[in-house]
Amino acid sequence: MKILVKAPAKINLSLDVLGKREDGYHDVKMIMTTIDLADRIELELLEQNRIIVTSHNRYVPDDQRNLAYQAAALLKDIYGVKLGAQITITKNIPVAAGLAGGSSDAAAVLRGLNKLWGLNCSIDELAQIGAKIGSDVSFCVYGGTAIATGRGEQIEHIGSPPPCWVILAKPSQGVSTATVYQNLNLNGIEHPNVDGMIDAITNQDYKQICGSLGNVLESVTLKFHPEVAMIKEQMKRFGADAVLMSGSGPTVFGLVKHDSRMHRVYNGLKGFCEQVYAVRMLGEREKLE
Ligand SMILES: C[C@](O)(CO)[C@H](O)COP(=O)(O)OP(=O)(O)OC[C@H]1O[C@@H](n2ccc(N)nc2=O)[C@H](O)[C@@H]1O
Ligand SMILES: Nc1ncnc2c1ncn2[C@@H]1O[C@H](COP(=O)(O)OP(=O)(O)OP(=O)(O)O)[C@@H](O)[C@H]1O
Repeated sequence: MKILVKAPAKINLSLDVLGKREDGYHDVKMIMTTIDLADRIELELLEQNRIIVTSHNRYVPDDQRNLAYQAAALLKDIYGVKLGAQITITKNIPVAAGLAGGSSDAAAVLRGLNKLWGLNCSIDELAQIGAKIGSDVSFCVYGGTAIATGRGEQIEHIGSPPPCWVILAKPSQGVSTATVYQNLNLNGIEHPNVDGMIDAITNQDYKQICGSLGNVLESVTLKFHPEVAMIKEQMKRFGADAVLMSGSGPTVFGLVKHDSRMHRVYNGLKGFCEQVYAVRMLGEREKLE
């Protein structure tokens, strides 16, 4: 038996860091939403008790280091599953990009194997299991649009933002999330207005969404990767309504309301950056469950 599961990327419309915790993580408050750029995961039931991962991508490990492998191993361990799975990942989300590609693969494996192995776990149970793999995995289990707090694993769903285009541009270098958090200096940084973003989404106010975008991690990544600041400038110049770096970076996204403007920003950026995408926000949760 085989099933296909979609693993969409996320962007952070707002990302604030409130403080450093005893366990080495940081307390965050962020608004996350899924976008229509997704990896495709094929899951095949194996009668033998083993997990095999294949991704055909030289930046992605095909062993225990793969977050999709870790998701399957954790489910097996918790529920004493004696069956196995062949996991084939078609990578479309850029790697180490701030788009939660690995986390979304892990989340998709949790949702898919729950069905394939007949575990009958609730989506909330899967999200709790996901948190053991990584801070972004819980959100990715649900998808949609949410406020994420704690170290990112506490999820409160909110309505979707009004429809618009999201143009993504990924500079060639990847970024390590751990290094970005390590280099964050919380003194004297400007905090984004996360509650303003929540109001803007609730009011379906596109202009207010554009005005409320903010990410404290830009203060670190832009310092070490000046090309990120350059791409932000280019995106604004080509006419994006608002621009921000997603997560720990280095991917920059721009919001655009109108189709004609979307083509202009997309084509303009193609001259500067190899990996450029124009996608829609997915917003709704139902599409994943
Ligand atoms: C930047 C974001 O992607 C925004 O959504 C997330 O905060 C990071 O989520 P993630 O990649 O799933 O992160 P994890 O795999 O849990 O952690 C990677 C490393 O990032 C740091 N980390 C992560 C999350 C957090 N709230 N505080 C942290 O300090 C820790 O050093 C950790 O060792
Ligand atoms: N399934 C996977 N897909 C991509 N990378 C993976 C996967 N499993 C493990 N990795 C490893 O994780 C690292 C980070 O990859 P990923 O694409 O998840 O980063 P990210 O988008 O910056 O994550 P986040 O936004 O959650 O911080 C990669 O360098 C890779 O070695």
